[in-house]
Amino acid sequence: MAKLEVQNVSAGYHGRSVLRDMDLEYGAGIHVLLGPNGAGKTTTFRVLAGILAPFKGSVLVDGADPHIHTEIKSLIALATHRSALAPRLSVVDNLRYWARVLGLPPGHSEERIAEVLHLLGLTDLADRRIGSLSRGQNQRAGLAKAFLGQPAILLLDEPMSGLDPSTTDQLINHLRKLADEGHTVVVSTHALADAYRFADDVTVLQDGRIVGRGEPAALRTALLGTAYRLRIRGSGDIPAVLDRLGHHYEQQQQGAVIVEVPDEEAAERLVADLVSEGIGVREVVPARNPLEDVYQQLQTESTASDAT
Ligand SMILES: Nc1ncnc2c1ncn2[C@@H]1O[C@H](COP(=O)(O)OP(=O)(O)OP(=O)(O)O)[C@@H](O)[C@H]1O
Repeated sequence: MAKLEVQNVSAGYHGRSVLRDMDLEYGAGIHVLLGPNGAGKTTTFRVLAGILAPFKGSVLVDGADPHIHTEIKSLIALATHRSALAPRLSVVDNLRYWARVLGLPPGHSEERIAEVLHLLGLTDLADRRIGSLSRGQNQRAGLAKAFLGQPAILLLDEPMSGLDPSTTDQLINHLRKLADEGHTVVVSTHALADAYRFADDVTVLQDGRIVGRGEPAALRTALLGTAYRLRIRGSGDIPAVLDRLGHHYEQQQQGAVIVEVPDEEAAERLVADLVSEGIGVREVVPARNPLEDVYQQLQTESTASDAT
């Protein structure tokens, strides 16, 4: 098993940050990175794969930085919609080329190539040039390349887009098998249904920040949660009082804190408690759950893609 760690990473393009203060830790399993268009999923993968160097923070694979120890990159395979396969070569010749690059033993590589072709339903298309394939077929060829060297860490950027239902089922079964064998599989998607269907855990990304992480069931509760989120500002040491009262809170800029309470009655009780502890409460306003915003965006995107 390979462990992938992201510590306090900010990264982006031309000096502009797309990802901000990202912390992640992935081990064996299927991890879903969920986020609407432009949230930063592909950028995250480029950083994880060692293609894009972060502005700050570090990415560690089994404790080593792939930007420094470049040999570690061989533990990682990245598949995106741009498959990086040669358009004039056939599917099988592309895979032969990559088998050599990856150093697969010559005696074993033809057998392995046949396996991945079969897995992705590409056996009958093996001699077709990449440039002549449909988008979905191209996507499958890119996945075949990613699976070829049996990497410890697989980063799959929207792998289901363009796949038909039976290939999708086959792919999910294969990912589950790999995860059970100890591989670290990270799958990005903007489809909530994917997250519920096969994720061991889900990380929700919006505007380059992680806004939620958990098991799919816990995420569903958080997305549809009924808790009241209050933003409170006032004079006095509010965090110290909240600690004393046993409330969890998030500290925000300008001295504001966010507290979650189960219902309106609890909200009123909290304000009364703060006042009786000597806090001069100046502002109590409902705070949106950031996950609710993401949820609405994802719903809108999936409705739009269903209509096309
Ligand atoms: N090469 C690049 N140069 C400059 N900006 C970029 C580049 N690639 C991505 N971006 C910007 O970074 C932000 C995040 O993009 P990214 O592709 O990582 O998002 P995403 O979550 O993968 O989106 P999608 O679901 O649409 O593929 C976007 O605002 C995008 O415009």
